[in-house]
Amino acid sequence: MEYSIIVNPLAGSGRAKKIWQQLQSRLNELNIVYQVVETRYHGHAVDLAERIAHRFASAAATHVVMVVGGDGTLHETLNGLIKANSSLPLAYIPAGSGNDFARGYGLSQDPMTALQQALDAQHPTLINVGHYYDAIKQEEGYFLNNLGVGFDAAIVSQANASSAKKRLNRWHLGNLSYLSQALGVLYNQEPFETMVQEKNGHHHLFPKTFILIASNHPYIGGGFKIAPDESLHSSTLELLVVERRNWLITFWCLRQFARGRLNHSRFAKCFRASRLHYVTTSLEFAQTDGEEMGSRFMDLTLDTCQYPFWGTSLKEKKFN
Ligand SMILES: Nc1ncnc2c1ncn2[C@@H]1O[C@H](COP(=O)(O)OP(=O)(O)OP(=O)(O)O)[C@@H](O)[C@H]1O
Repeated sequence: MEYSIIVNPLAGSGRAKKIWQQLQSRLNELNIVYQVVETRYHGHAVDLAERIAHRFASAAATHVVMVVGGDGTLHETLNGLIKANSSLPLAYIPAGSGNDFARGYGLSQDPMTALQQALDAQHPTLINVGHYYDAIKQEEGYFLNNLGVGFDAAIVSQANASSAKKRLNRWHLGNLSYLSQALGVLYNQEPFETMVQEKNGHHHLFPKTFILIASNHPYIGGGFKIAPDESLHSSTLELLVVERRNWLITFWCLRQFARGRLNHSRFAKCFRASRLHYVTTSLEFAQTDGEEMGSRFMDLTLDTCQYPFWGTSLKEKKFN
């Protein structure tokens, strides 16, 4: 196998740069054939992946696109590959701060072990990725982890905008800024109205939505289990809706979230389906795989499609 490697040197508050140096030594030791390119700006991995897809279009059996970075770089690379109609398998070495996809798939958090998992693979494993279409912006895209509107997205947006994050990043403490932003968002965020339409035509109205997250596998926010029953190997997505009631219930919900039990709480409503349709009626922040989608109204239809992944899984159950 040959590898095209996309490295985001800034991922994990700069940790990825050092991780890449270690990986590079190992690849050289093993005489693995690879070419590497570093991302230089936000969104660059989309363009790089598209270019790689076109260059190696006829080499899907012998060429792998490997990402060294966080969930955001992986997200961009996947979207670039799909945009280019590629079927080049995707491999991933977690070097970000959250690394939720690695947890969902069963990749080690240790980059050298994750590299070995990629090198050990004998064939691609088909995973399900989420696909969204927003009828308001007439925009579509793909996600590996989740798509959130409201609480989680406001945290991502505010943490990215805050100068505290940049300062904390210098000390490799970027995650602390998420915590402080979470408290701010909790205090300031107004509830919003959501309408979920089920396949059978049933409508559910949630006038005071607070959390609205569609998940493709269990993890969010660096290891919190938000959708414990979801899997990258099932064609379903799970939409979790939590309404804001009083402070006591809100803190109870956050406690259940931290314990991975929110989806079983009586204060949460879960929809699990291969196709989801929901609408929000006010301007709300949205995020997908931790990447900001901006503040917007949304009329979302979600489903899944398959993409080949390259790497053995630490999870016992083998799917392919
Ligand atoms: N050279 C660069 N300069 C500025 N931003 C960049 C650069 N390269 C990549 N990015 C952006 O950095 C953002 C964060 O990357 P990524 O998600 O991979 O790391 P992370 O946030 O540390 O990890 P995680 O998402 O797992 O917490 C992405 O939006 C990506 O587009």
